[in-house]
Amino acid sequence: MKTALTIAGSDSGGGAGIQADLKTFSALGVFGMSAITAITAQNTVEVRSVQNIDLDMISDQIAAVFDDIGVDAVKIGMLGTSAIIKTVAKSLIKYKPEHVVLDPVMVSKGGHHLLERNAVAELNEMLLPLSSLVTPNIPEAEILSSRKINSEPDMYKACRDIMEKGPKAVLIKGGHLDGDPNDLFYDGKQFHLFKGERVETKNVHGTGCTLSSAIAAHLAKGESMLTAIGNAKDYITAAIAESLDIGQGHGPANHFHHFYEQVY
Ligand SMILES: Nc1ncnc2c1ncn2[C@@H]1O[C@H](COP(=O)(O)OP(=O)(O)OP(=O)(O)O)[C@@H](O)[C@H]1O
Ligand SMILES: Cc1ncc(COP(=O)(O)O)c(N)n1
Repeated sequence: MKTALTIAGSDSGGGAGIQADLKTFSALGVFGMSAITAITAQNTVEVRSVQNIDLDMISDQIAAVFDDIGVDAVKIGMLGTSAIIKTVAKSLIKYKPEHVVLDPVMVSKGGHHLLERNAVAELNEMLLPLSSLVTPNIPEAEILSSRKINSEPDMYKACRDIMEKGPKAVLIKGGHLDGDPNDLFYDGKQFHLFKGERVETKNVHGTGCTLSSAIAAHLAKGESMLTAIGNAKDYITAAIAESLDIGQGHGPANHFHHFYEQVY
C-alpha cells in the first residue's frame, strides 16, 4: 500500500490540519501517517489556543515513520515557528522524500496567525528549495512574492517570483479572488490553469489542507504532478460542493459524502 506522511498541526475541530489530511489520505486509499507540530484548540469559529510541540518530539515522529514504514509522499502544513521550520528542513534533508507538497499555512480562516510573522524568511530560504510543489493561497502568495495580487494576470507574475525561491513547482490557489476559483500552476517551463466553479457556501474550513493532501496522495500513487493536481482539484471541488453545515462558523469539507449520504 502507498503511504503518505503529513507534518502539520492538529485541529481539535477536525476540519483542517492533521485531521483533514488523514481523512483525505484515507478517502483516496493511501495509508496516512502524521508528525504533529502543534496542537490547536480550534472549532469552526476560532482558534482558542496553540501549543507547539517540542522540536525533538517533532523530529522523532518523522524519524520513526521513515526508519520503519517508509513514505511515498510528504505533505507539510502548519509550522508555527522558525525553529520548527529548521527542524523539519533538517529531517527532509536527511530522509530525502521524493515528493514534498508544502502548504505554507500562515493565517487561519478566522484570522489567527498560525506562523510567527518573522518566520517567513526561514520558510523561503529553508523549505521552498526542498519542495516539489508549494501551494499558497492569494494572501500567502502575496507574502512569498512580495507582490499585490488582485487579478489572474498578477497570479502569473507571482508564480514567476515564487519559483525563484527554489521549489520545483508552484500552485497559487485562486479561492480568495472574486469569480471562479481557478488555481495557477507553474514549474519554470509551463503554466497550467486549473479551472474551478465557485460553490456558494461558507463551509470552506480546511480546503487548502485538503487540496495539498489530495495532491500528496495522488503523487504517492505514482501520478505525474499535473495529473495529481487535476485529480486533487476534482476531489476538493466535490468535498466543498457536499461540505458539512456543522458548527456556527466555517464548516468543513466533506471527505466521505457517498458514505454520509447513506447515514443521514
Ligand atoms: N467556494 C469555492 N468553491 C469551489 N472551490 C473553491 C471554493 N473556495 C476555494 N476553492 C478551491 O479550494 C482550494 C483551496 O483554496 P483556498 O484558496 O480556499 O485555500 P486556502 O485559503 O489555503 O484554504 P484554507 O486556508 O481554508 O485551508 C482551491 O483549489 C480553490 O480553488
Ligand atoms: C492546525 C491548522 N492547520 C491549518 C489551518 C488552516 O486552515 P483554515 O485556513 O481553513 O483555517 C488551520 N486552521 N489549523
